Amino acid sequence: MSYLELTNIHKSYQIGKQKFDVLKGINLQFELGEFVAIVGESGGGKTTLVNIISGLDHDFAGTVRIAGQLLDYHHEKQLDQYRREVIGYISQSYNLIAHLTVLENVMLALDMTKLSHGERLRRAHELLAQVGLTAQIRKYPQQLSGGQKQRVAIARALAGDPQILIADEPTGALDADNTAEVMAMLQKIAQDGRLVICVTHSQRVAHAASRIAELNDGHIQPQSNANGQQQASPVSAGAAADAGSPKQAQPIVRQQLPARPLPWHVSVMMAFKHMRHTWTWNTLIVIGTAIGLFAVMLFNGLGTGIKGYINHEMNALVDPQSIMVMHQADNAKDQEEQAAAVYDPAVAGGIAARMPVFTGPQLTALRDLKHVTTIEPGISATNATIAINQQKFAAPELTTWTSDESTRNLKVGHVPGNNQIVLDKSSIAQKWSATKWRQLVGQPVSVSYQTFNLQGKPVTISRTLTVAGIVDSSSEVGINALNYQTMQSMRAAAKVSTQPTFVTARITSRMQNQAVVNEINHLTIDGKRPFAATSISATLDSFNTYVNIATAVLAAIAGISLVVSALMIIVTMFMSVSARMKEIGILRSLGERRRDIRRLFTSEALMIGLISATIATGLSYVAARGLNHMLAKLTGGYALVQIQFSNIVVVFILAIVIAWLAAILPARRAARANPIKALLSE
Ligand SMILES: Nc1ncnc2c1ncn2[C@@H]1O[C@H](COP(=O)(O)OP(=O)(O)OP(=O)(O)O)[C@@H](O)[C@H]1O
Repeated sequence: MSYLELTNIHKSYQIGKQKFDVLKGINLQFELGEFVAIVGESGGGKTTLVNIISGLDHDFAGTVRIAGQLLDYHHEKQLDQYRREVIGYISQSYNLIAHLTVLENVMLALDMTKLSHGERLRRAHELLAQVGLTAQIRKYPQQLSGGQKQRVAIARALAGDPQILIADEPTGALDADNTAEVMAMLQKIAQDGRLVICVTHSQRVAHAASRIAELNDGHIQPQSNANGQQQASPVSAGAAADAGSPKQAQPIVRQQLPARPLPWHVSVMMAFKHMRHTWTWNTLIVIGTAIGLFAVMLFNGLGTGIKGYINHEMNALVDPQSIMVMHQADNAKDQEEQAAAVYDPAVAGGIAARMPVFTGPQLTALRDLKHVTTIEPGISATNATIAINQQKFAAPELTTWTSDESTRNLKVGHVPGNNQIVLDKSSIAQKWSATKWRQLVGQPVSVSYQTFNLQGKPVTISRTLTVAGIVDSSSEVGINALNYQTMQSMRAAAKVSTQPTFVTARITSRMQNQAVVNEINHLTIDGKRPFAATSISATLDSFNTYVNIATAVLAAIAGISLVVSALMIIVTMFMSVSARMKEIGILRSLGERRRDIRRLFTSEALMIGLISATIATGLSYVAARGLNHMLAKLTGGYALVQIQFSNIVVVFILAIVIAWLAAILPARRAARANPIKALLSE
């Protein structure tokens, strides 16, 4: 049993409908320690044969046995392992990876061994020292001479301590001196107990071999030793194969390095090195992707900020911890009028007196509700007249001041005490005097309005009150307010009902707002639902919904640019795969699996995604700061763009998903590339 046995190898190429037979039944046997030169006419099938031996080509008929074991060429994992552990491969075109240094090229093969990092590094240095390249280890391949490149290739081929070294025209591109050096190295490698198979056209190289196999017209010619003498038949053609035994080189038991598949982090590092090598190209893609991600992040941040701002403003105007409760109208006509009043309080003057009032038991029912801490009664009237000196002003709404009313709106003065009033800034005070309106505080004003008394007769209620303050309310009709006691006492004097027309219920927490509103609206007393409460949180909810929709629409528009980014990554990846075909072939010949190749390209795309997301985050922060600074005057210092941690997480996930999706097809193409064709590409 020979170490390597080829039996009845047939190989043909199909071109169109025509079949070309290249290898027509090759039987060859090799031993460890041999240096076999394969010579023959150009196009005779030498490269085809060594591609089969090196496990790059699996599309042939016949068998290959290694140490007596049949090699299953259709078992991809086994073939990868065979290339990784048994084969070292060098070629005329050196097959070095351009973006890796001399040392990194050698380390690449060592990364598929189980040696520790230190041991791998030491071995790489040793191998490079053996081929005389200690001074060149930091150089890139394009900085080396042809002879130096071939020596790097030899060092790399030996890195995994392979049993078989295949050299396809190793000296084809070298001058006589370099040829002699390389041959000496190959001889030494064979003497060390490896099988060296060398394809050559050079007689000089062939004579350096211990045995020559001549391949012509798809057949091995009767063999000769290196000195041209006929040999028994260690290398034979067709059926004659078994006629004799090969020159029995002493099988040398050699210690093999324990091998392993390429760890994922090595692929990732390699992807990183490639990115660094082609940074100009990648920078453009990164910028394009980052802009798309930045837009998504900024719009989301803006949405969050606007929602926050609306909530903040609304909460400043209306306390979400208090709920305004109105009384439902008792009959259809009143209901109609009350409905109209909601839309235009200015026309509701006539119905004020008929507004249903809260009875004692109803107030108790409200006070007893869960989560309600206190209730505060209020009375409102419409179409009042406020006379300042001789000047009369219309006050569409005259109401009682409730304790939850924000004092923030008080531009001057304080909340009204007994027989005091706060006046609306724009509809009364500034109309009185655009410049001196603040001076109204402390002045007497005459307040009057018409309503119906308990007998249903129209009466006029009036009193002179002192201005306690000026309020700038958000209400379009303006608010003029007095305290509850004053309102009651004015009405009592005119024999008008002093019962509340609205109630403000204070609740334990703003979180309960919606629940308590629902409860009040569904409260049934004497078979009726007397109350109508409106929830600030419901209003906020609908505002927030609008903002959410607007944000989603803007983010979706920004998302379209992400589709463009994804397409850019796909195109770049495809171009990268095409440009790196040779590299793919080299990596496969070194024993990398398809999945290692796929991972290499996927990692590169993911890196583009991650770098883009990082840049987008930085850009968004800068833009947010700038915008917030610019808008600070408008918003009173409130940050309108709020980029939250969740926005960043979403953008990173988005970037990873886009990059990963964009990498699927190109990475697949790379992984499926035919290693032989890949090696031939430039
Ligand atoms: N992929 C292919 N498709 C079709 N024909 C091919 C292919 N690869 C090689 N051949 C043909 O197979 C024959 C053997 O090619 P091969 O490269 O093995 O020859 P060779 O002996 O190494 O030649 P040379 O010494 O010129 O390098 C040639 O006729 C070549 O044209």
